[in-house]
Amino acid sequence: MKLEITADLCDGLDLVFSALPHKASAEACIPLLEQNIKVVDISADFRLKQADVYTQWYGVEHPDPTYLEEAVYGLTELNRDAVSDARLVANPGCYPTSAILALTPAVQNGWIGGDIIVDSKSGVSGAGRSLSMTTHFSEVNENVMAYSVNGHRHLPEISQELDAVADQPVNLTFLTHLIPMTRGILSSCYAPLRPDIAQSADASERVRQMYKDFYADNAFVQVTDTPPQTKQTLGNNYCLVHPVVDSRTNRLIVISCLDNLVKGAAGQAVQNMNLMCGFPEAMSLDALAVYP
Ligand SMILES: NC(=O)C1=CN([C@@H]2O[C@H](COP(=O)(O)OP(=O)(O)OC[C@H]3O[C@@H](n4cnc5c(N)ncnc54)[C@H](OP(=O)(O)O)[C@@H]3O)[C@@H](O)[C@H]2O)C=CC1
Ligand SMILES: CC(=O)N[C@@H](CCC(=O)OP(=O)(O)O)C(=O)O
Repeated sequence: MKLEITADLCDGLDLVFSALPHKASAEACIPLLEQNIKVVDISADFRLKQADVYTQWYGVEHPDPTYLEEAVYGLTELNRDAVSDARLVANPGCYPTSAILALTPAVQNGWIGGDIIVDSKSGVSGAGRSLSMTTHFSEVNENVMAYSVNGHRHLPEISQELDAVADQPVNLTFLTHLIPMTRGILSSCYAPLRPDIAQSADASERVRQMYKDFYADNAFVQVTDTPPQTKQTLGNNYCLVHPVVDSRTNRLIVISCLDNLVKGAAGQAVQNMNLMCGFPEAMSLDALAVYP
């Protein structure tokens, strides 16, 4: 059933979260924006800055591209000030949150360049509740599969954000896998590292310290000393990031993980709402992981 946004629905609203499918979400958000109601959109409708790129990857015309420029990409840690002032926040995709948080410190510092590979694994809830042959229990259980091998729709989103940080186009390969797990994303990222850094004494320690400094004031991004596991983020709003140097190949490896439904979606949406409404950023987001 199509959701009609009528004036009486909007009375007294400060902010609306939209978690509708792509296109339906923009169609629902635009009447709210026209009434100056703040919106956090959890779909992909306002994440890409260029309408033609949106059409290329989502296969539909954008309902109103004039909002694309205004929308703030809601990766809170990287865009905190802009989110605080925003009327429209495009909440990032679950895969892009894990990849962009893993790579931004090294890209921004100019420490990595050349071919970047992001290899991600997701639990099944990332696909939503609709049934398909690939998300049916008997298909997913005891199975691992790569999908969207010719290009996942989150690739332009990750590229857009890393290009902006690098101030030039990055060369990105992004590959997704479905694994027999309910929640969670684990991304393994690989990139050529500047040889002087890769060959320096205690290279991993040096890179890890740079990451720790970068995220020092960001409670929800933790730079870990050992490779993180999805269970450590189950049900919480953390993204765990572990950079390590392979000095043999002069390559940076960054492992990151998060809960696709929390830091990858609803948790980050609440984090953004807190800023947009002037609340403490971590309000209601202090849950610990359900562990083990
Ligand atoms: N799952 C994840 O990990 C993440 C999801 N997202 C995005 O968040 C949004 C929601 O995802 P998710 O909850 O997983 O998806 P689901 O498919 O599980 O849920 C979508 C919901 O939207 C409803 N719906 C569909 N079309 C319309 C419409 N035209 N008007 C009103 N309601 C409609 C559906 O109703 P009904 O059940 O009746 O069909 C359903 O309740 C999507 O845009 C998704 O891409 C973002 C980040 C991560
Ligand atoms: C496992 C799985 O199918 N994952 C989804 C991505 C998760 C998601 O919902 O992406 P948005 O944030 O862009 O909506 C997919 O690959 O399409």
